Amino acid sequence: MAFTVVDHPLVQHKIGLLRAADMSTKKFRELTAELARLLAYEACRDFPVETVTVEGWCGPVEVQQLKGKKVTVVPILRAGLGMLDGVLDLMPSARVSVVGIARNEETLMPEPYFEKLVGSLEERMALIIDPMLATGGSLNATIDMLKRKGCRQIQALVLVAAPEGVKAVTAAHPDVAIHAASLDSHLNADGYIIPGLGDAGDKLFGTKQ
Ligand SMILES: O=P(O)(O)OC[C@H]1O[C@H](OP(=O)(O)OP(=O)(O)O)[C@H](O)[C@@H]1O
Ligand SMILES: O=c1cc[nH]c(=O)[nH]1
Ligand SMILES: [Mg+2]
Repeated sequence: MAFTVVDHPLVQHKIGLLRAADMSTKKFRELTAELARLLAYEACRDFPVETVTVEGWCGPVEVQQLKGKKVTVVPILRAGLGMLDGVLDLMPSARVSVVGIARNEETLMPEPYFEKLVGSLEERMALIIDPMLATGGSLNATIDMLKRKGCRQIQALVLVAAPEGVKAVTAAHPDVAIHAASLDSHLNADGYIIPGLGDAGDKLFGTKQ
């Protein structure tokens, strides 16, 4: 599996817009949802399909149908919630497993505080959503959590990734595919992605000081 930047003009245009510092909470939420929808579209590319025959206007016609892929979408609280509606637009029947992880601001270590996963994870593909992949601690902790419960097919959608985080996650979990809108330059001394978006959770929830 691999780390992929979704190099689609719409994705690249929208992630560029999202970087503007003077953006309203409303606009930041809208763009995040739109980007999540586009990344989810990309993540479904390899979903299995089968050919079935339906009765068309001029007789039977062979069509392709999705072959019953079971998905659970996994938003990492808080910021992952900003991507949830966009993903569910494409997968309205998907179950949602919510994971709460706060990054300790001093140590940058992930501190899990909530876990409500759906059942039968061994039968489902998990689609983890979080706008920011910085050190990779939060994503790795979420993947560990899902694997402990038997989940074997996992993908992640992020808006912005830092090289440090990509390295940490692909080293720990080479089987997990990550789709990103951008691979940025580096982390600063406080663990923020440069150029990044700033604090995505604060921007989505309007808690920026
Ligand atoms: O790759 P990492 O170094 O773990 O950093 C990324 C994590 O940090 C942010 O969440 P934060 O802990 O700030 O929580 P929030 O969503 O409540 O703002 C972000 O949404 C990721 O979950
Ligand atoms: O740049 C970053 C890093 C972690 N969390 C964010 O919201 N932004
Ligand atoms: Mg935050």
